[in-house]
Amino acid sequence: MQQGGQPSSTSLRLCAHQYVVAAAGRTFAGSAGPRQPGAKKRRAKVKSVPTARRAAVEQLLRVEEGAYVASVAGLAGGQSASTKQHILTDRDARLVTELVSGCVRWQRRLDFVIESLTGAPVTRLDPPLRQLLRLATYELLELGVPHHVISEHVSLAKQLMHPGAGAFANGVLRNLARLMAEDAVPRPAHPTSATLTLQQRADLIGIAHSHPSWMVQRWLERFGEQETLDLLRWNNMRPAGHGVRVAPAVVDDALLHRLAAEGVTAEPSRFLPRDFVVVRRGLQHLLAKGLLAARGFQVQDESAGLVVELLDPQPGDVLLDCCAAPGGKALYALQRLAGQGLLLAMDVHAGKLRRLETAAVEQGRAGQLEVHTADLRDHVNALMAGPPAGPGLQSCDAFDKVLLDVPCSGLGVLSKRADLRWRRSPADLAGLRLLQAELLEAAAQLVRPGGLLVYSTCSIEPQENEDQGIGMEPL
Ligand SMILES: C[S@@+](CC[C@H](N)C(=O)[O-])C[C@H]1O[C@@H](n2cnc3c(N)ncnc32)[C@H](O)[C@@H]1O
Repeated sequence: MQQGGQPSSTSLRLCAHQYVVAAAGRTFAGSAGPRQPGAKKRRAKVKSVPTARRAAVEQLLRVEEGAYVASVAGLAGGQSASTKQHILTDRDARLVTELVSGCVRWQRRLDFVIESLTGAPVTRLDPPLRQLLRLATYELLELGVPHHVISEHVSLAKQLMHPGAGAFANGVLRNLARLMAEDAVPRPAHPTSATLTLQQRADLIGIAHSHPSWMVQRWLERFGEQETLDLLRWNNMRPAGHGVRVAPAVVDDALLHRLAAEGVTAEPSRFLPRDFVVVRRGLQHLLAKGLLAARGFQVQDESAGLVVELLDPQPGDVLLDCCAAPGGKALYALQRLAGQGLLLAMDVHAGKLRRLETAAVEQGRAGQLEVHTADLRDHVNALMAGPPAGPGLQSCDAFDKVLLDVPCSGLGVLSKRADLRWRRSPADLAGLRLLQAELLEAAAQLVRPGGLLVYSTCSIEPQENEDQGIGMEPL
């Protein structure tokens, strides 16, 4: 790699941080009830009955309106407004998370079943009825709830909407129960016929495994059918646990016993056994009681920790985290500096950088942190044009180690982010690829000769990973 016209031995570590936490398998659920043309859109009116099922429908409606599953399911920290409103028990909160994640993950397949039963697109249903039918289909088909529970779904449809919606839900769900008993639930055709085009195979597999066709087609071309099916099944598994970084505490028997006494099942991380635990059970409880924040612990995937492990911060290092917000990796890197050295955290997002600053103060790490709100590309351009007028980088080639954790498609973490598959499009990939290339070019200017640049994504797409490193010297 050339830096400022000088040949350099800068090392590049490419790292797609996904596939670290193993997960347990599962399958799916569904909905229907065509809205009459011209009928007024009704919105769910919340009355009484603070059940997990009702909370799940409300949260599914929020996801439909654009909220992230992680935020409505409470995994982003604390219970969501809706679950707080209903004062759900920890057990119910866990159930809501399971129901919401499952319905979103299996949405395409659920909709296929519902549309087969109703003969109409789910988009013609009022949103509360659509989400209720998805939920009920998920519970019946995937979770295997007994068929008498259908009467509870029907009551909920009446409460949320009107008696007609209840009658409609009853008809659809009783029909589904009958087909289940006859082992005749509608399924997409098997994609074996040699006459099928790639697009047609992608459609059938996409319905059966509930992924967008464009993603399936992309992977069929790259991996072939068997590996693609393995990948889709992996994406449909629920995470078997959640990583929690406990550093600067150390994972030892005493810590595990303290967690167990609070009803939390956790074990040391396979990959970072000193600093991370994997919580199998009880995360909602820790979040709801504020116990993580109180101890300086943070929900953080082990794979994110491994990126910092690759960066290998040593006391005295001068580090740059180019895309630092919201700051999970920066906080871990600060801990590894152990009070000696400096980390400059840059990001375009000022608000999210402030959260990092606050957390660093709370954890007693503020002395090693500088933050700088900037577009990395503009900043490097300005730096190349002349000496900096304000805070931030003082020169090119200034940093021992640079972390570039770029914005990416997230296609390597679909099992952990149930809604992401429906949010992404091929156009996103093209735009991200260009942005990543520009950021990589800029970040490379800032590493001292002989220093280290770690580039990381949560994607498995070569365009976002190894193809970006062309022309750089791999480790
Ligand atoms: C994957 S996230 C980084 C996550 C972060 N490293 C962490 O561990 O919490 C990507 C970040 O890149 C930032 N970003 C996007 N474009 C940027 C740019 N041109 N310059 C600097 N930061 C940028 C986004 O605001 C976002 O916070």
